[in-house]
Amino acid sequence: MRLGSIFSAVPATLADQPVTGFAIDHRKVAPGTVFGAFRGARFNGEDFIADAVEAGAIAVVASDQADVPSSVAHIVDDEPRRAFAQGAARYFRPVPSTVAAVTGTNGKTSTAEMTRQLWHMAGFGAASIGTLGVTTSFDQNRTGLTTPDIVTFLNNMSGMARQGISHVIFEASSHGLSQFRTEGLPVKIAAFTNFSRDHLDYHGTMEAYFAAKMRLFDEVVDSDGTAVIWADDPKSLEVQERCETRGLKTLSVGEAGDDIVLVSRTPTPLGQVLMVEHQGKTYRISLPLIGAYQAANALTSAGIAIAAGDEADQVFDHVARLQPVRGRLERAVIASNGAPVYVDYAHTPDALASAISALRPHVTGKLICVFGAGGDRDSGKRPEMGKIAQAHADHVIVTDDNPRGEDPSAIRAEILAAAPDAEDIGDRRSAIAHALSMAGSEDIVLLAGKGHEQGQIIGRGEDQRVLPFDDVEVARQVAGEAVA
Ligand SMILES: CC(=O)N[C@H]1[C@@H](OP(=O)(O)OP(=O)(O)OC[C@H]2O[C@@H](n3ccc(=O)[nH]c3=O)[C@H](O)[C@@H]2O)O[C@H](CO)[C@@H](O)[C@@H]1O[C@H](C)C(=O)N[C@@H](C)C(=O)N[C@H](CCC(=O)O)C(=O)O
Ligand SMILES: Nc1ncnc2c1ncn2[C@@H]1O[C@H](COP(=O)(O)OP(=O)(O)OP(=O)(O)O)[C@@H](O)[C@H]1O
Ligand SMILES: N[C@H](CCC[C@H](N)C(=O)O)C(=O)O
Ligand SMILES: [Mg+2]
Repeated sequence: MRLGSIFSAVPATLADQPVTGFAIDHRKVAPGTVFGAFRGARFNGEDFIADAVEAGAIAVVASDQADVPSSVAHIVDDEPRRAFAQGAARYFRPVPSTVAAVTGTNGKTSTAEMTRQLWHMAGFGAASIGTLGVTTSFDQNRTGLTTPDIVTFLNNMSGMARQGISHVIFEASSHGLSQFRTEGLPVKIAAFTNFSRDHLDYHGTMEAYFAAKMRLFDEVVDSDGTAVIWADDPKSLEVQERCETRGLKTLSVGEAGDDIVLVSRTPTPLGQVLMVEHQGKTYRISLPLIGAYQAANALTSAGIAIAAGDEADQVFDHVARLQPVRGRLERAVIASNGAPVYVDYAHTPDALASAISALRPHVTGKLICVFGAGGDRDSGKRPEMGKIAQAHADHVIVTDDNPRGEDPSAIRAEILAAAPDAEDIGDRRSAIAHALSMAGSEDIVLLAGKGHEQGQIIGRGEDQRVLPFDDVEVARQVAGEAVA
C-alpha cells in the first residue's frame, strides 16, 4: 500500500512510498514504517522522532509542534493518536465482519468471553480481545493490557480475519478509549455492563471516568449500530438516553430491561435458574454458574449475540452451556476440611460486594474473604473495599495484591483502617494457608483481587519484578500440604 492512499495530506513527492507497517514505539520501526509520536504519561514520543527516521520511518503522525525532518511526511493532527489509528485502520485489512465492544467498570472480560463462547457454539469463527489476551477456540495470547495498543489491536484483527474469524468482541477499557487504542474499524455493537469506582488515579474524577467510557457510544460504535445495555445499573438510563440521542438502536437487558427481561433468578447448588422474557416468549435457563453478576454478564452476552443477528431460541439454549470464565468465581479446590475455595478477580468495591453476595446463598457457616489492593492504582478504593468486606464477609484477612512501587504494609493499612476486625497477613501464600486452615466444612473461602493473574508485581520502573503467583495454584498447593 502507498503512503498517499493512507493519508491524503502527504506531499506528492512522498505519496508513492510503499508502507510496510505502523509503530508507536520507535524501537519497533523498520524501513517503510509510519511512526506515531504521542505525548504519554511517562515519555514524549516526539523525542524519538529522529531515532525513528534513522530506523527507516517514512512518515510521522504527530502534533503541529513536533520536529519532523523534511525528508519524511509529517501528518499533522491535534489528536495524533486518532489520526494514526485512522491511517492504521486503512492499512490493516481485512477485518472481521462482526465486531462488538464491551465497556463498564466490571464484567467486561466475562461478557466478552461468554459472547465468544456463544458465537463459537453457533458455529462462527469467534475471538475475544481483552484482559485474558487474544482468545480464539484454539489458543490464547496475552497482550499485557486489557485494551492493547492500536497496532497490536488492528494487527490482530486483520490476522484473525485472514484466518477466517468473522466474529470478534473486544474489551474497551477507559484507558483504551481515551488513548484511541481501538479506532478505525466498523464496530456494530457496543455493550455497557455497569459503572462504579475505579481508575481514579488516571481519570481524576468519576465524571471524567464516565465520559471516557461514553466515547464508545458517542464515537466508536457505528451510527447505525446497536447499544446493548445492562439496565439494572444506576447509570443505565443515562447511557440509554445518550445512545437514543445519537440514533443508535438499543437492546436493554435486566430486571428493568425492555428487550431481555430477567423475571426471576433462583440459586441452585451449582448454578441458578433464570426466567427470562424476550419478544413475548418466556425462557427457563439453567445457568451453570453462580451469582447475580454472572447472570448479568451471561444475559448481556445473549443480548450481544441477538443484536449480531443470532436466533434467540438458540442463543438462550447456548447460555445454559456456558463454561466458567478463568478467575471469575472459579472453584479452585475443596479444602481438606470440606470448604470450597473460590478465586475471583474482584478488585473494585462494587466487584467485591458482588463476589461476596454471589457466594452468600451457598454458605451455611462462615464466608472467609482474603483480599488486598494493587499499588500505584486508585488508592481511594482501598477503604471502600475494607468497609465492604467487613460488612459482608464473616471473617476478613487483608493481604498483598500487586504492591508495585508502594509499601505493601501501607496499602494494607489503608484497607484495615476501614476493616478494624480484619486480620493482617502480608504474604499472600501465608494468608491463603491461614484462611484454609481456619475454614470448617460449612465455610467458603473467597480469594479476591487477582483472578487469572499469573504473577505478583513488585517494584516500579527498572526495579520491577514479577514473581510467579497464581491464586488457584497456591490454593491447591496449600490444600494439598494440609492433607500431606
Ligand atoms: C497510563 C497508560 O495507560 N499507559 C499506557 C500508554 O502509555 P503512554 O501513551 O502514556 O506512553 P508512554 O510510556 O508515556 O510513552 C509515550 C509514547 O512514547 C513511545 N515511546 C516510549 C519510550 C521509548 O523508548 N520509545 C517510544 O517510542 C511510546 O510507545 C508511547 O507511544 O500506552 C502504552 C503503549 O500502549 C502502554 O504500555 C501504557 O500502559 C501502561 C504500562 C499501563 O500500565 N496501563 C494500564 C494502566 C492500562 O492501560 N490499563 C487499562 C485498564 C485495565 C482495565 O480496567 O481492564 C488497560 O486497558 O489495560
Ligand atoms: N456484572 C457485574 N456486576 C458487578 N460485578 C461484576 C460484574 N461482572 C464481574 N464483576 C466482578 O468484577 C470482577 C472482574 O470481572 P471481569 O474481569 O469480567 O471485569 P472487567 O470489567 O473485565 O475487569 P477489568 O477492568 O479488570 O478488565 C469479577 O471477578 C467480579 O468480582
Ligand atoms: N490485581 C489487580 C487488578 C488490576 C485490574 C486492572 N484492570 C487495573 O487496575 O489496571 C491490581 O490492582 O493489581
Ligand atoms: Mg477485563
